Amino acid sequence: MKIAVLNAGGDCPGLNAVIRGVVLKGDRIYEHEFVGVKDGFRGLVEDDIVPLPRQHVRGLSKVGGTILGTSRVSPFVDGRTDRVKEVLAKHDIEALVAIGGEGTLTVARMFHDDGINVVGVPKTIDNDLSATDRTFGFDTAVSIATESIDRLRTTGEAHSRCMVVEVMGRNVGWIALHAGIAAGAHAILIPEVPVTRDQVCGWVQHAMDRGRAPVVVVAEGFSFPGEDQQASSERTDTLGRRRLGGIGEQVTRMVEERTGIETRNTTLGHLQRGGVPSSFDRVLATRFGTAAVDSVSARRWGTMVALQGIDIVNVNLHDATSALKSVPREQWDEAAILFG
Ligand SMILES: Nc1ncnc2c1ncn2[C@@H]1O[C@H](COP(=O)(O)OP(=O)(O)OP(=O)(O)O)[C@@H](O)[C@H]1O
Ligand SMILES: O=P(O)(O)OC[C@H]1O[C@](O)(CO)[C@@H](O)[C@@H]1O
Ligand SMILES: [Mg+2]
Repeated sequence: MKIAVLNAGGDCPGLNAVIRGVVLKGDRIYEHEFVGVKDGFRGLVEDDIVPLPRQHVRGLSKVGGTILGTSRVSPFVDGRTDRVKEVLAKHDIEALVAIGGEGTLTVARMFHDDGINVVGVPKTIDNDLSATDRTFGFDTAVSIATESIDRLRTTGEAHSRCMVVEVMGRNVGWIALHAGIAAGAHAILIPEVPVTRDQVCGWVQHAMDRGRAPVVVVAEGFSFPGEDQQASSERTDTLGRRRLGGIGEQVTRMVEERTGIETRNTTLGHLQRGGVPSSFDRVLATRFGTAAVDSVSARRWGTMVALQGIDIVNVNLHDATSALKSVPREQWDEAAILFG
């Protein structure tokens, strides 16, 4: 079978390990032929398809980024999939492995509904996909954020400052919660849980009074109760969505004004997506890749590979894209016992 591999949306540590897993198992066990789609759906619309023999994926499981490139270009021309079908047919491509977050997988579901043979693989540092216990990339992002917070703590302690750290995660607080717990933050602010300015300043002051340099971790999607919009730049991504970010600076100013404690903000940004994947993500991504090629070979169209417990399973793409996985209140409550 001739199979195209595509990744779309933001890049994510582990993408190359998935691609390697798909191609190596597909070549060795099933003797499939592979091609790569360049830069997400752009390659499908603009007919930018490249050969993907096993020699091209050697040694890739530890390499960050993606050898295919990625983008947020839409696959729909005049709202239709005709162009995609035309390009797939031109190259005799029978199936598509689509690696992506909720956006890419929503498109994969629409492709499936439209008769295109597709299997999905869940990717995102945000860990916000409901049908899988973990997405690859999340563990790496949490490790980078944790190490960064550890480093910020020592400089904070040297100067008796409060350190605020803004992390990614879009509309959910998974990265903030996990990195915050791991690094022993004195407050963790996430979009799912309303927290007032008074609470934040209370935790900061309490930590300071105990002789600690307060550390506040804030997810980019957090906003204080009553604020109608998340902090974002005026600039938008290619889908026209406002780019989140800026809440760390707002929290920093607020803490300094209200408590008088000298405070600094650090926004970790794309550092959280760069560089080598953690060993956990290499393993998960490799398992997802090899399972995805099994799904293609079994013609389980319209499904996505997922991690449930320690098992890789297949779930329906409709179920996988129906709701975002947000942080349950109880998990934040567990962490909040130790704030301040
Ligand atoms: N609801 C939608 N309808 C049609 N196309 C969509 C939709 N959502 C996303 N897309 C397309 O899917 C692609 C990827 O979407 P998006 O940028 O949201 O990334 P993602 O796959 O969710 O990954 P991540 O959010 O982790 O970066 C884009 O090319 C975009 O054009
Ligand atoms: O790379 P971009 O387009 O700036 O997107 C940033 C967004 O992508 C993610 O890194 C992954 O979805 C989010 O955490 C973040 O809000
Ligand atoms: Mg998305």
